Amino acid sequence: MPLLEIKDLSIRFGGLQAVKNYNLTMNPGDIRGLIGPNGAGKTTVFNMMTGILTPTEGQVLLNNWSIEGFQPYQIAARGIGRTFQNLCLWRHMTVLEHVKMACYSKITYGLFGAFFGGARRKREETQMTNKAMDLLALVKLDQFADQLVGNLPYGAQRRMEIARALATDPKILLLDEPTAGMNPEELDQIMEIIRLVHGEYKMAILLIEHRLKFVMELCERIQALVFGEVIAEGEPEEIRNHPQVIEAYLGKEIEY
Ligand SMILES: Nc1ncnc2c1ncn2[C@@H]1O[C@H](COP(=O)(O)OP(=O)(O)OP(=O)(O)O)[C@@H](O)[C@H]1O
Repeated sequence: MPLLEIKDLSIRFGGLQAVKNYNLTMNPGDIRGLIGPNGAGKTTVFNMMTGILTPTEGQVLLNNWSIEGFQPYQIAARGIGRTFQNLCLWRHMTVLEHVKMACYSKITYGLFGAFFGGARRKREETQMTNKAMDLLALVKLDQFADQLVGNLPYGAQRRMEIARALATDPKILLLDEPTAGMNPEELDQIMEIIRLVHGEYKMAILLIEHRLKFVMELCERIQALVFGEVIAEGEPEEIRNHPQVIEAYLGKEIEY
């Protein structure tokens, strides 16, 4: 049984067919890329996979469990974690608080325990702090744990978002343009972190990315989406030389 199976996923917004018959199968440890020009439907695919949008047709199965009818937080708790293209951060919280907050989806002590829980609550709080600090170390932000999120440079905020997504213990991690707005130094850092997450956690990762060099270096297989439809799928080399992909990127040689 695959970890993730997406079957003929489609969505319409009024007269616009934003995604049509999208299919994907992933197994634990796979690292895949989804590319395509602006407005191709990439984020819409992520939004359907995480319960933010309801598909017009099709199915998303996680370990054979259909996400249909479930809320985004329930889908996240079952194992689909994500980051967003535009950062969704609480700028006045500290870095550690941010990541810990995502860990709370895993607590077992409940509301009564929060007030009267004593030893169990304390134990779980310590575990959560340790877990959040480990994740911050992974994304090289442990030394900034007590800083306000709003004071971090942009690249660091994006790395923190990855730590936050990992705090829910996802089985598959969806990264929506993790390199957006980054300078070359930050790019190297985020590449290393994604490699680490993939290598160390054996995490399945699906990556939306505009920077083709980045996605081609990282991913084993890539899908190219144009006007909501997959026009090419294969290993980076096949995608790089695919005539329709080249054409979709302004009809020019693809810039790497
Ligand atoms: N909630 C919505 N309601 C109406 N139209 C939408 C909605 N979400 C997305 N769209 C439209 O669907 C199309 C696909 O958008 P989407 O954001 O998925 O593209 P994308 O490939 O992620 O683009 P980009 O790289 O620019 O982020 C666009 O034409 C967009 O305007």
